[in-house]
Amino acid sequence: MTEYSESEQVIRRLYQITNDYDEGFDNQLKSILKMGLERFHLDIGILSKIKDNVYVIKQCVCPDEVPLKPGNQFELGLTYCSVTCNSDTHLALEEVGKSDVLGKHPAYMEFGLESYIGIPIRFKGEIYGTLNFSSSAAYPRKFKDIDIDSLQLMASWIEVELIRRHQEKLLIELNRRLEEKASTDSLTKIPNRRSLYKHLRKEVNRVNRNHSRAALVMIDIDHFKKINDKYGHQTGDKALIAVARVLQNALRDYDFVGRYGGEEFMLWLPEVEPGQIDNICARLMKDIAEISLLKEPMTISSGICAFSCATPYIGSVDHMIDRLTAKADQQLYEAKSAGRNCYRLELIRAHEIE
Ligand SMILES: Nc1nc2c(ncn2[C@@H]2O[C@H](COP(=O)(O)OP(=O)(O)OP(=O)(O)O)[C@@H](O)[C@H]2O)c(=O)[nH]1
Repeated sequence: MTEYSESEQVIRRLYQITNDYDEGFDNQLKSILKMGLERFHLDIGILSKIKDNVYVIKQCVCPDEVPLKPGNQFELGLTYCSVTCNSDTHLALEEVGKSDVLGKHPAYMEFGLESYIGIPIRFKGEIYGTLNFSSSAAYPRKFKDIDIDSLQLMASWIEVELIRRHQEKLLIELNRRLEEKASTDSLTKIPNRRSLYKHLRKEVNRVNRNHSRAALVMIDIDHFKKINDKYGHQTGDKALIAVARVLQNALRDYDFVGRYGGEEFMLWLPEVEPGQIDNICARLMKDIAEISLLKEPMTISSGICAFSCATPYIGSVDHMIDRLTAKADQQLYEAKSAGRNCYRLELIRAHEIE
């Protein structure tokens, strides 16, 4: 086979492997290592990661009787890769035993590796590890230019893929952080209104389908404007943070609390019996009164709409949430009108929602 058609073959094979994203990085790597072993007529193919003079096998392909697997670690000095990394370019050795310099190398003394071809892999400007192929048998011919070219092409793909995967991870993390930011109230760090409604849509649907019950609670800090006026806006902020913390700590795992806006909070209490609501409200009022931020105790007023879906509601979930919110809001208004520091409750049956 001519050198030209050999290089064509290498490129075509590499293209097939690297284009097959569905295989996943690990399987693509294994295919590349297998391709290298066939190309170089060697036994052991390894992608290594090197850190602090420790050589870790990231991926390898070798005969069954060779006990190497991903995760195995060696002292870097025991491998030819220490030479590869130091020389900063590829290293190709056909018959190490005959070499004056490397014939005494620990990789030869320890493992009897007669032939080796390897190249450094770089990641973000630093040595990541090596791509290397070796065998305990002497190599019967000289490595050719096409061998070195193939090795370089394989290494280039691995380098690009490492960066691509790294950037993909960064992007996923960035998206997660953006999503978290978009659903968290920046002051109190509890879910914001957007997140509340997202949760409600899922939960109201679930409760309705399960013929269960729940309660929606609107909580408003009393005379909050006076707190701001008397202690300043910063203390007002601290009060909001303290109330949010109390609400979060007071609730059961499956309850949900969010900041509805301003000095208003909303609670979602699934599967709650009407009899339990008095206890919950009394406990919240007590815990909030015990916040020791201001000279006087803080008080809250609450409006509650508790509903049963024994006969489910058949309209849209958005409409159901609107009606539940409006009813809780009406009860909050009643509590404020009754002098504040109290709660008002309306019990309804879901299927009667107009
Ligand atoms: N410090 C602070 N104040 C806020 C924030 N959001 C809203 N407020 C203030 O909360 C106050 C709410 O006042 P009002 O709606 O009159 O209600 P209130 O004084 O609590 O009176 P009642 O609800 O009738 O008991 C306003 O002065 C807003 O400026 C915030 O994030 N931080």
